[in-house]
Amino acid sequence: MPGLDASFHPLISWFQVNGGTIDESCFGLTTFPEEEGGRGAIALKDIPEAHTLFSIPRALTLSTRTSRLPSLFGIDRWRKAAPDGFLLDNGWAGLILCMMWEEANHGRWAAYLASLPSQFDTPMFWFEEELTELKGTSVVEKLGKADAELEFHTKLLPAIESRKDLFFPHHIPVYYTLEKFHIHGSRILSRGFTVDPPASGSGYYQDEVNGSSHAMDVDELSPEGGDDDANADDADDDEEDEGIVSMVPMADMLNARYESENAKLFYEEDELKMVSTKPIKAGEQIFNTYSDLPNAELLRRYGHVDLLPLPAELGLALSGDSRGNPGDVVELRADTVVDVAARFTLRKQPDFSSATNSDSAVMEDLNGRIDWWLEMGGDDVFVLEPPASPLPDDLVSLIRLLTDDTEWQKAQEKDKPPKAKTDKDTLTIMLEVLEQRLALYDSTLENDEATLASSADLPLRKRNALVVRLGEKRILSSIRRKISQELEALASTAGDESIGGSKRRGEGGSEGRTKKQRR
Ligand SMILES: C[S@@+](CC[C@H](N)C(=O)[O-])C[C@H]1O[C@@H](n2cnc3c(N)ncnc32)[C@H](O)[C@@H]1O
Repeated sequence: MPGLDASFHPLISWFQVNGGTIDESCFGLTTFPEEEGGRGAIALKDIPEAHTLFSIPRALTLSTRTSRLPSLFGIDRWRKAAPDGFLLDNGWAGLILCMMWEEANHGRWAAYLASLPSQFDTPMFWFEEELTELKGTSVVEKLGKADAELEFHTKLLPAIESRKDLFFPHHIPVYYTLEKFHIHGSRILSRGFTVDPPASGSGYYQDEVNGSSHAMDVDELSPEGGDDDANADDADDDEEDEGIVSMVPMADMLNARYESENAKLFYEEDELKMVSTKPIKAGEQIFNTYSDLPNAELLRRYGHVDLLPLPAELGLALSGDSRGNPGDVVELRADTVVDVAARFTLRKQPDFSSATNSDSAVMEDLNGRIDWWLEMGGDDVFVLEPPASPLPDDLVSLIRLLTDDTEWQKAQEKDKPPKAKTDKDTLTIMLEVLEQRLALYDSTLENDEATLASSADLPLRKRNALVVRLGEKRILSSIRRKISQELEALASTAGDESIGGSKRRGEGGSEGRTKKQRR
């Protein structure tokens, strides 16, 4: 069993002095090997299910509702848009400013903030050269670094400069820098929770006069109301859930691993409780998992990847090191499908070899179809799962819409996209789409497998990027193999134009996942 570590004492005593309780007979903090999460929580003895490991007063969570900063700043100016205010209730900017201010002023959360990491392995902090390792994945385009920096310059700095009495000029180069902004932002991204606010809004912000942080003991949630799936994601989620993105001391010491969750955060009226959700044996790590995300998302948000044995049922063609993340998926942009559809359409034209003028006419036609698709609420990104799952219905439907003139006509007449039915053409196009998607990576599946197998001491970031790429390529290659087999079967069944005569594989089963592109 990893030993308990004295370096956690300041955090634990701060937590207890401020009203947090810990069952120290069964819950401890320790340091696991890096690949198991580094610092984390351990069971000190066998723990039964439904046991409270620790509890946190709501007032000890750190948010724009518990920090005194918004009321000192003036709620109106905090909330209102320019020119009357700084829109700090929108997104994470307000919480980041509270964290900066609390740290600068050695406020109530100083010991907690001092215990948080200041260095991250999330791609937000990678050098350009390291980021090239992620080429082909959707991680880089989702980093949002430029948008975050714009927010710092246009929102936070003007707010800071407007109140020299709150943000002392000599503090600015130390606590209110762009670097600190990214550090606090990454702390929120990797450790924040979205906590439902108390029912009563009034008196909720900290009062300048009473300064008491117990003004928020008014939550009306039932004990079952907790949902730690709401780990902070982004500003939009905050608005939709009406939850408050909050830092939750001690709860954020728990690591995560695919399908390993054994503890969960429950919200009660005046406190949050971390409760075991299954029996945990002495010496086992206590996990609180963020909804079993694919490695690309784990890396983007938390800076780590899961590397576990992959079950045969996923239908992945594995060779070499057969570990990965069973929750992996691949994002496919609709523009890849449009490119392939254009080539397919041009090839079908009788005078294809001399059809240079046809390109623009074909693209114009396809652009009209894709505009119609988007107007009908169609997605522009599809999520491909391992081949045991069907292709996303929407993707098959879009391929037919783009490449079959009869289906395009019918779709417009009925105001409805085509049915998700595969035939020789859709499968052939899908094969080409997969080739094009695979070509976005700089290395092949075989190269990546060889690198992972031969270099035990790869630098962490390089190895994590490789694991993300490899997981995606395995899915793409396995779907490609499966479709090739289906096409071969089709070729040997002369005259049969559709697989199974009607619907595609996975008929009646779960739909593939699709989503809007997040930029
Ligand atoms: C909620 S915090 C957990 C506490 C954290 N280990 C610490 O030292 O403060 C989440 C962070 O822990 C790390 N982590 C969590 N689960 C992990 C895992 N399975 N493998 C590697 N790192 C993990 C990642 O750095 C992630 O951003």
